[in-house]
Order: sequence, then structure tokens, then C-alpha cells
Amino acid sequence: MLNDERGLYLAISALVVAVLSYCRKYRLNLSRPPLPPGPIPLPVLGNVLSLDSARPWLTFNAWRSTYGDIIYARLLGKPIIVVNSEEVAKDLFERRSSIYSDRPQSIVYEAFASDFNTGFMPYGNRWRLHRRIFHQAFHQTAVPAYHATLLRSAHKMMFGLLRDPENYPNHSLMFPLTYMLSIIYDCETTAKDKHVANAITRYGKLIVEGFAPAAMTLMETFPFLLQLPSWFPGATFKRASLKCIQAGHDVKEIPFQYVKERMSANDMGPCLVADALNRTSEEDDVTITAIKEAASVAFTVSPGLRLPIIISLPLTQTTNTLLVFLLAMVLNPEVQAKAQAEIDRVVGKDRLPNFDDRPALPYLEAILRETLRWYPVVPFGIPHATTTSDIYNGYFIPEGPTLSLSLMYLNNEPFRAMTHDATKYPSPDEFKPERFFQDDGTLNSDTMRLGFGWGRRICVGRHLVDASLWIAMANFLAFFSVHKALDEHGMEIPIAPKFTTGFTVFEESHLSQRVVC
Ligand code: HEM
Repeated sequence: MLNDERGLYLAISALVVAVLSYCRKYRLNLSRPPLPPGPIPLPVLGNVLSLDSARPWLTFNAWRSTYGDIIYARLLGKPIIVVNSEEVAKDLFERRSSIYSDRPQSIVYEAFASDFNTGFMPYGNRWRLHRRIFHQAFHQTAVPAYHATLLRSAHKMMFGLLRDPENYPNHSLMFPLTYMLSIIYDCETTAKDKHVANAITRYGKLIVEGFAPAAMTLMETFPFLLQLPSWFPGATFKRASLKCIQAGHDVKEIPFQYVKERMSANDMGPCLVADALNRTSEEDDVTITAIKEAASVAFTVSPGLRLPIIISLPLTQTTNTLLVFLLAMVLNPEVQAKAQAEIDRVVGKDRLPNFDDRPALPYLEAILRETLRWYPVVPFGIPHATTTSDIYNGYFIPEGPTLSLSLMYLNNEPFRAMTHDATKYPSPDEFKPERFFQDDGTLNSDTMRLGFGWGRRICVGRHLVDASLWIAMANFLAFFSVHKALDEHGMEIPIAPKFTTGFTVFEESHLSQRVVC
């Protein structure tokens, strides 16, 4: 009897709490400003059925014309906020960066050895430590220390192109891999150092295989799939996860031990890991772990990469930008010729360009900016999330990790909408480096940093990327040209630019281009 009374009492209490909490939520909903406008969601599915999954930017563009620059939608129960203009992006990610610098989390990050990736990490102390390590190595005034390495890597790419011009996408992949291995681990891509490169390649391969976007959605929807024992029939995700975790451990440890051993043998040149270790006490385990993790981030991979060789995401982005540059050159031979004439005038024909030539080559500078504008290769950016709720322009922006306030859904077409905003960039689809010049013939102040994100999560590698792309483009144009390939009758094969969809885009029309010296 006593038990029954207690049970009844508990049930009534639970009911009262539930009703009160519902009323509180209801009152709060009534008293708070409205959510941003957006399409009406279906129960459970949200707006997922109206989304073009292969080309979500088409849906976002359609929504944009109806709902404006900031849109609220739900995808399978997950709220997302689509930011559709540069102005709103700056307001939120820069002016209110203390609120909008988190990242949405997923249970698959840890299961697929991606939780140590700075780009996916929640806003907090571990992320701050990573950013500090990157900042020390890659801030604007640190980058000239890498000029010699970048130049050497560009020359290596040129030798590759000279020997084997057909294979230029591959040489464009090797270029960032060569300089990054050197800058981070003082390691060459030679046979002697193969175990470092092998650990990186194995990690990349396993992540790309195991971390496909469809599998990721399945695991997020049914997290128990990751709890199954690995021997369980059909537990493929679990087995893939275990392999990735091992490879994730190796990709941090093997290159790190390589640096430590060479430091002990006094056989180490300057590099990110050695420099960071020299600044750190041996007992500071937290920082040492962060050094291992941050160093390997340059070699981390994302879902959906479709490339001839799997290297990392940051390096792939550099390669993809170079391939966009080559596409722009083959489609705009007059731009290529004008840049080559500038290089011939400033550098002459007896040597190759180096970084000292940069201020005297404004047209090449404009080509670099126009390449970043014409086709940004990280069309979705990386999603941001809020740490607290906010009110923006009269709209309520909810708090919480499920709020994916994201460049992700902002970009590709919307992001291209920013870089293709006809009021800022007239005739936006045309490749016109001239748009970056002022009436007096000098370059304007628009350095196209738009493609590297905003605020506290802005790309840490942007200054290095800028220097590496410039030196690669300068050396390429000084020595090579890219033209349309010829068919068996000697006629030019027309080029139809084709880009992969996904997190990072890869230009695929290279089969109808040829590089000549
Ligand atoms: C053309 C090449 C590259 C492009 C276009 C690019 C672009 C981006 C973008 C759009 C973001 C997201 C920024 C945001 O959330 O607002 C990002 C983040 C990041 N990038 Fe890059 N990136 C490139 C190369 C690199 C390289 C070479 C590195 C190597 C160090 C790198 C390291 C990172 C890291 C660590 C983050 C995450 C930052 C954070 O979450 O705090 N990126 N990048």
C-alpha cells in the first residue's frame, strides 16, 4: 500500500514537472522573438525531402529567394541555419565570434579518428591550444621562413611536369605534400622517410573508405551500430572504426617519433613539431599531445574525397585551387599570355620567379585572387555552431550543439553567390583578373580571403596557402602553358568544366587539357 502511494506520488510529481516545463517552454517560445524564416518542416523528416542532396546549393538558392539571407530549416530533426550573405556571415562569425565559434559535434568523429582534427573540435581549451601551435607556425610574418621550402617544392613540381606533363594533376598533388611534410616534420618524400608517408596514406585511405557520408548519417541515426562487438555478423562499421582508430594513433605517433629520434641525434632542421617541442617542457603532456594532434591535422582527410591519390584535406584544397587555376588559364588564353608577358618583363628569361618578384607582378596577384573568387574549392566551408542563444536582427538563434549554423549550407552556390555577387563582381562567371585593379592601375584591397572562412575559426593555413599558390602559379607560367588537348585530326577538344560535388570540389576536366613547356 505504502509502495502504491509512493508510486502514485512520483507519477503525479513527474506529470507536474512535465506540464510545468512544457508551459515554461511554451511561455518562452511566446515571449522570445521568432526563429528566422524558412520552409515549413514535416514531422520527423523536417525539410529533408525538399533538399537536393547532390546539389544542396540549388535548394538553398531557391529558399534564399523566398526567405532571404538568414534561413531556419530542419533536416531529420537537426536545426540548421543557412547564412546566405557575406554581411550576415561577418556579423555572426566575426562581430559576434564569442557566440558563433563552436562546431557541431558528431559521435562518428571519435569512432573514425577525427576528433583530434582542429577543424571539427568544439570551441574550448583543447582547440585554443591547437590554434596557438598553428598560429606560432603559420602567422603572416612566420610564413617567409618557409619561402625556400616552397620554392624548392615548386621546382620539384616543375621537374615532374617536364618529365611527365600528362600527369599534371598528380604533380599538383605532390606539391603541397612535399612542402607540408618538410614544414611540419622536416621530412622528405623519399624512400628513407617512407614510414611517415605510409602512416599518412594508410590513415587517409581508411578514413575515406569508412567515413562515407551515407555511412556517417546511418551511424548518427543508429549510434548502437558502433556499440556492437567487432565479431558480430554485419558489424562492418565497428570493424572499420577500430582500423581507423589504430591508423589515427599511427598518424599522430609515427611522424612525431620520427622527429623526436632525429632531435635526439641532433639531426633535425627547423619544423613545426621540433620548434613547438623546443618551446614546451617535457612534463607538459597536454601540450605535447596537442603538438602531435595539430601536426597531423595538415594530413587529415574528409569524407567524400575522390582523388587519384588520397592525401589530406588541407593539401587537397591547395591542389584543387591549382587545378582551377589551370582550367582558368586554358579557357582564357589571353589572360595566360598577359601574365606570361608580365613575368618575362619583370623576371626575364634567364631565371625562374622567386618571392622577391611578387610586388612587381600585380597581374599575377590578380590572377591568384580571381582564381579564389571564380571557383572556391571549399564550397561549403566548415559548419559553425553557437555556444549560447542569441538574437540577431530580431530573430531568435537557439543555443546548442545541434544548431549547425553553417557555412556548410551557406556555401557552394550561396558561397559562390558571395564570390559571384554581381553587384560586387560584375559578370561574375567570367574570369577577369582586371576586376581587382583600381582606376589608377594599382591593386584594390580585396584579397579574396572570403574563401578561408571567418572569425575565430578562420583557416589557420591561409597565409601559407597564399604563398604556396603564388609561387606555384608564378613558376608554372614562367615555364609552361596549358592548352586544349588535340584530337586525332589535330582539332582542339572543347573543354566542359566539371566539378565534383561535396565538401571540397575537384576539377575533373583535366583530361581535355595539355601542359606544354
Ligand atoms: C586552398 C587551400 C585552403 C582553403 C581554401 C582552406 C579553407 C578553409 C576554410 C573555408 C575553413 C573553415 C573556416 C571557418 O570555419 O570559418 C578552413 C579551416 C581550417 N583550415 Fe584551411 N584551407 C586551405 C588550406 C589549409 C592548409 C594548407 C592548412 C594546413 C595547416 C589548413 C588548416 C585548416 C584548419 C586547421 C582549419 C580549422 C580551423 C578551426 O576550426 O579553428 N587549411 N580552411
